Amino acid sequence: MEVWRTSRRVESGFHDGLAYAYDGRYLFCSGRIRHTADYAAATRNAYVRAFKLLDRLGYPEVARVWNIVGGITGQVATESPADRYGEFCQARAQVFRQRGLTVKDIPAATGIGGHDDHTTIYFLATRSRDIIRIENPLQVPAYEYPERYGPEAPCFARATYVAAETGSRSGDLFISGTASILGHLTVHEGDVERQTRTTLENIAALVSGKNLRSHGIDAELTLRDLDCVKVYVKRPQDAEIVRQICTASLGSKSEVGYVIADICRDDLLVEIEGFASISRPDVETVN
Ligand SMILES: C=C(O[C@@H]1C=C(C(=O)O)C=C[C@H]1O)C(=O)O
Repeated sequence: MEVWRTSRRVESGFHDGLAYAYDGRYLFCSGRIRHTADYAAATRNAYVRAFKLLDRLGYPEVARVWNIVGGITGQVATESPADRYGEFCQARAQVFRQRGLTVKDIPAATGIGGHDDHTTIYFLATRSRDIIRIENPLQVPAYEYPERYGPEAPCFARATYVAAETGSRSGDLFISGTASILGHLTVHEGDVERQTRTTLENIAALVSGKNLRSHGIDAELTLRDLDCVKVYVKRPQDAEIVRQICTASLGSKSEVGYVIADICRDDLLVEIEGFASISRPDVETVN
């Protein structure tokens, strides 16, 4: 379950099969897609309903999405060559295109295995128009993955930064689910320790001062600044070693949750996502 807390006043409700809550800055909404015969249509339908809700409530910019997909690497239909994740990516891309979203507008995301016959979606949207999409210097943008990974590339940014207010230098950084992928290739197949280290190195490169500055964000972070971290581990027997490696790299005060889940590619054993709050003085002091 995704849980996001706020100190602001919250309004909540249900609309068109979606649950939502908003606080004036962010809107959080969630819905479940049953795995019926036409999975792609059901996915498109849920995404369209979510976008309509965002528009209706006045939070049109999607910053972060989680997609928890039951049987993510399983086959959907015998006649379809794509696995469920492939079908999911196709449906999502179609809805994004219909909405006119380009690669400059896509959210940070996680697309991970679930434990039942549903896909659960969570959207975190904002009123702020001040969102920066961030890519990883060590990875090909997911939306440019070659076709061998599926009929339609996954539409997500490696991270998004939402400025606290227009013009403010502080804000929230949402880091997408990240795995042991360099370029577009899975590396260290079968080796969970090296996959975990590569995943952490990928995130470190993503949040490094050099990368953030190249996206126009004057901040510098390390793995120790991450919070609300989720570590998805495919095989229960790997959880302990993954936990040891993560504990050594992440901050001692960071909240870290470990989840057993399938990852979107069969050869990935671990995936990590996180969040960081960036606070910088809005006015420079001049002596
Ligand atoms: C692990 C990767 O992709 C995963 C799938 C995502 C999606 O399709 O929304 C987003 C991030 C990851 O959870 C990757 O491509 O690096």
